[in-house]
Amino acid sequence: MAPSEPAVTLDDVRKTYQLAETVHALDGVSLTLPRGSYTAIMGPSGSGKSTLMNVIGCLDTPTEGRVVIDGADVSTLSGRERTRLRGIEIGFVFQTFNLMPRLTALENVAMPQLFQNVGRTDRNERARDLLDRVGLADRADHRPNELSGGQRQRVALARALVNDPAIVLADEPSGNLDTETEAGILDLFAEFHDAGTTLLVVSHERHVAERAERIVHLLDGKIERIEALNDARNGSGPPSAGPDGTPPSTVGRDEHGGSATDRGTDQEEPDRGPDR
Ligand SMILES: Nc1ncnc2c1ncn2[C@@H]1O[C@H](COP(=O)(O)OP(=O)(O)OP(=O)(O)O)[C@@H](O)[C@H]1O
Repeated sequence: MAPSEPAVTLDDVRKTYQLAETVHALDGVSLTLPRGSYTAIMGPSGSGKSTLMNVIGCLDTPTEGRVVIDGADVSTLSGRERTRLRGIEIGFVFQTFNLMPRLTALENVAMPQLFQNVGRTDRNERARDLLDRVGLADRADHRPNELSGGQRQRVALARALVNDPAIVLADEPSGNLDTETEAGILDLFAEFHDAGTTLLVVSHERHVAERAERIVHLLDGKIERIEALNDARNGSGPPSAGPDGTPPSTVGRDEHGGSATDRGTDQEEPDRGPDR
């Protein structure tokens, strides 16, 4: 990724569903995610949060507008290039987890590294480290149906992070978790943020969103407002958002080399999480 390029740029993105009536899931969203920035998305049910994540994660294509990732207009990429981009740059934590039901927690977490030509010993070592960091070292040999909802969520998170992706998209990453586990997950995000990862986290929980540098509030498929938060990590005062909501605290971060992770729904047998 070129150092000057934002990680993600959305330019007047629209996603329309033509049913009995027209649904504008995204209705002209323009947003920039500077490299290394930490952004939360909030908004009522149906406001377009998941659609926005899916469009950025190359799992869905906009009806209109441009999505630019790593300097590349996603619409101009072939399916193969898009899969590669998703594999190299993006770690996606889905609401539905999408774990492979026949694989153990360790195998699920280790799997994305197969696409990176990482040797078996290193794969397992890295996967064990991530499982340990999400508090599941003692569940490595369990299959998804032998884990609780919150544990499955943590396996999915470990898998999304295992290849150290440049961009992490997390849809309600702490929705099922107890307070202590949630705090651990949010600390892990903070660690990745400190290391230069670009984070985009959807949450209904204000205290989760407040760990970010700014909150993008969605309403009816539009950005209602962008709320800049005080970034205590760099000791600056409350940053004021630029016209595109760019937080000044993220300018000048080092380049972050991302790598492969979650392959998305098209290559997996989803293990559905509980409905929210
Ligand atoms: N495949 C689809 N076909 C038709 N309408 C859809 C489809 N997917 C989403 N929508 C509609 O688009 C709008 C935005 O949906 P989206 O899932 O992005 O909302 P959300 O903010 O993530 O909601 P929640 O917080 O409940 O998960 C909703 O009105 C939804 O009904």
